[in-house]
Amino acid sequence: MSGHGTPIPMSSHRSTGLSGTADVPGDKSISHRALILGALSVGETVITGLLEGQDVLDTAKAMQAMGADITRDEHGTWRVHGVGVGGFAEPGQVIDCGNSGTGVRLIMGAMATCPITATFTGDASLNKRPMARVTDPLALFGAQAVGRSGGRLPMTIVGADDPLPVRYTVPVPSAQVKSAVLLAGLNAPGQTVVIEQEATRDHTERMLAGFGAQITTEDTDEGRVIILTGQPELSPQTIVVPRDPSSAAFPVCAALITEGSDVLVPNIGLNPTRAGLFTTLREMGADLSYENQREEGGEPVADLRARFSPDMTGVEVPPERAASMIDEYPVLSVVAAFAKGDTVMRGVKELRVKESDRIEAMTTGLRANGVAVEDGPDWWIVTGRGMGNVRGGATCASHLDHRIAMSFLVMGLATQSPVHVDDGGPIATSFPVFEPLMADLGADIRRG
Ligand SMILES: O=C(O)C1=C[C@@H](OP(=O)(O)O)[C@@H](O)[C@H](O)C1
Ligand SMILES: C=C(OP(=O)(O)O)C(=O)O
Repeated sequence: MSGHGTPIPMSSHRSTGLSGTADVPGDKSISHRALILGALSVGETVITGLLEGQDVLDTAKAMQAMGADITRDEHGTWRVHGVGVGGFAEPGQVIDCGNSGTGVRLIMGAMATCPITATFTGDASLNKRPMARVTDPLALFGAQAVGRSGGRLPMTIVGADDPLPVRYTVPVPSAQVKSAVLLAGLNAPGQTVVIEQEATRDHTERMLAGFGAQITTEDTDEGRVIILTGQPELSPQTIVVPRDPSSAAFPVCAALITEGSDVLVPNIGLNPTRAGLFTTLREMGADLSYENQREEGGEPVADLRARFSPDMTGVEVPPERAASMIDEYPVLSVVAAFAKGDTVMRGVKELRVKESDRIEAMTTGLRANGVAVEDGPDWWIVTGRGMGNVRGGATCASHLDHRIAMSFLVMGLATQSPVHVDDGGPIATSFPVFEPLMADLGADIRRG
């Protein structure tokens, strides 16, 4: 979905007593990977609970353009008939990944060791984001990339005819880079080794093993060492996509800051590579409990119960936790505004290269709504005003960034005056049912 439709101005208004159950949609990271690995296996992969947000729909279209047969039935079950490792067809059109960094980076990796050429583009946000972090390691496999200056989309990748396996230490904490290298390694002979100094979400490794690839992970002095044996035949799988902790963050945080609230968000994955926000909120004194803790599909899962928490205090978030909550800092900065004292976030420079510069976008909007914030290249401090003391009243720019839009809409539920967002359209990329879900809980979020 290149470009973006007419802006959808939205506003949120002081709400109390949010209650009920929030059934958030499927995990975005796992949904992308299910479609891509389904497309690389031989036979039929069946996926239920797939996130039907625009980012994931764009990945499905890309996989179809590269030869996979993908259908969805009226119950929302997706079926993917794959082409096999190395079997991608050359797409006849430009691949448009819309707003999705995960989509474009993983697909570039997956096609880079196939003998095809593909051109990628995205919306105004994606076309600003850095791609050299992916094309640098893909060049080691023998793929060539030509894009706009600064390694930006639109970009053409010429896949390697005769790929070499690679040993690569990921220079930034990024699951997208790690995954692009592993997916490229699938069609390289021999062993591809990826080393990450900071552990990032491990859905690619887990799912590759599930599809039958030979893959090992070991924590060593060098970091986390992942070894993948190339050119496996991947066997199709039945995948039940768990619900997205990054989406759960919004109803959870809304309940914590609105008086009288008590909300249940069931079936949320608490994989340690994703659960950093919930740990942090509990350290701040949030009334957030894990109910019915269990294992599902090899992942720790719980029902989250969040209640109004008037006495939260600011904390220092350890930098080594950043990767496990990287997409949740915007909404954490909102909760921090209602806590007492400073919330200090360090080691967060990756936030500057997401759909927007998230530190800049949140800092500007928080200040406009009466909250004191300071920031530097890789740090960020929000000075909380305490519950009930945040003014609100400003219009915030969402910068084509779903998480910025949802974070400010959550904030306006507890400010003295309503908070406006210039464009809620991007919310559909990751959380298409955000508006009805929040309305069902009793949140007063409006269009206009
Ligand atoms: O691999 C993934 O599915 C993702 C990895 C993270 O990005 P980085 O790898 O750039 O940190 C995250 O921000 C994104 O929403 C999803
Ligand atoms: C950063 C995000 O996504 P992506 O990188 O896939 O665009 C996100 O969903 O917050």
